[in-house]
Amino acid sequence: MIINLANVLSEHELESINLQLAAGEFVSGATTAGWYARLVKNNTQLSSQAPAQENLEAMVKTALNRHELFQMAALPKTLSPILFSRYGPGMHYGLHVDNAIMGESLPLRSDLAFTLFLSSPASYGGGELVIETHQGEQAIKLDINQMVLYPASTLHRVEPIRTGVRLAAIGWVQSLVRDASYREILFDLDTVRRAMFGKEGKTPEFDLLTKTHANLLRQWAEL
Ligand SMILES: O=C(O)CCC(=O)C(=O)O
Ligand SMILES: [Fe+2]
Repeated sequence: MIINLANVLSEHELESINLQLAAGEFVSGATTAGWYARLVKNNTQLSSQAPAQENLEAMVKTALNRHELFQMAALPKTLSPILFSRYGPGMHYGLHVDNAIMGESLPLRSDLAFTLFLSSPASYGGGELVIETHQGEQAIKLDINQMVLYPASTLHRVEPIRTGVRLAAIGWVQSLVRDASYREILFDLDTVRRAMFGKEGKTPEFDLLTKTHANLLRQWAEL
C-alpha cells in the first residue's frame, strides 16, 4: 500500500524547518547508505552533527505522532532518525532497496519508508521518487508538506534534479504489525469504523467492528 498524507506539519513548523535547513550544513549522503546503495546515492544531507538536527527531528516526529492517518496506516512501533536531504541540479539516488535492519545500538526493522516533501514541486525540475510496484513504476512528486508512506521492501529511486533544489525529510518505521497484508486489513477496518462513527455515531455495528479491529490487532501486534 502506498499512501499520501496531507498537511503533516503546521504552517509554523514548515516555515521553521525550512528556515533552519536554509542555514544548515549539508554533507554527502553516502555516509548513511548501505555499501551497495552508496554506489548510486548522489545527494546531500543535513549533517548529523548539525545543531538543528535534534530539534528538526523532534518536530517531524511530533507531527507524525499526532497524524491520524499516519498512525492508522503505519501502526508505528519505532521511528528511525529523520534524515533531511537536499538535492541540487544533477543529484539523484539510483535504484536501491533500503537496508532491512538499521541502527546499531537500537536496531530497527524498516517495514515502511516515508518522504515528506519540503519544497514546492514548481520550484524544481525532476526529482520524482519512483517506486517499483507490481503494477509497474509509480512516480511520486507531491506538494510541499505532503508525505508518501510506502513499503521499504520495494526497489525505488529518486530521478535526477534538472533545476532548482529538492528538500525532503526521510525516515523509516518499524510497525507493530510486520505483515503488510495484515496492516492493510487493519487499516481498512479502522477506516470503515471511523466512517460509520462519523455518520451514525456509536451504534452496535460500530462497537462490533471496533471489537474486531482491536482483537485482530491483539493477534498480530508484536510489542
Ligand atoms: O528522497 C526520497 O524521496 C527517497 C530517498 C531514499 O530512497 C532513501 O533515502 O533511501
Ligand atoms: Fe531508499
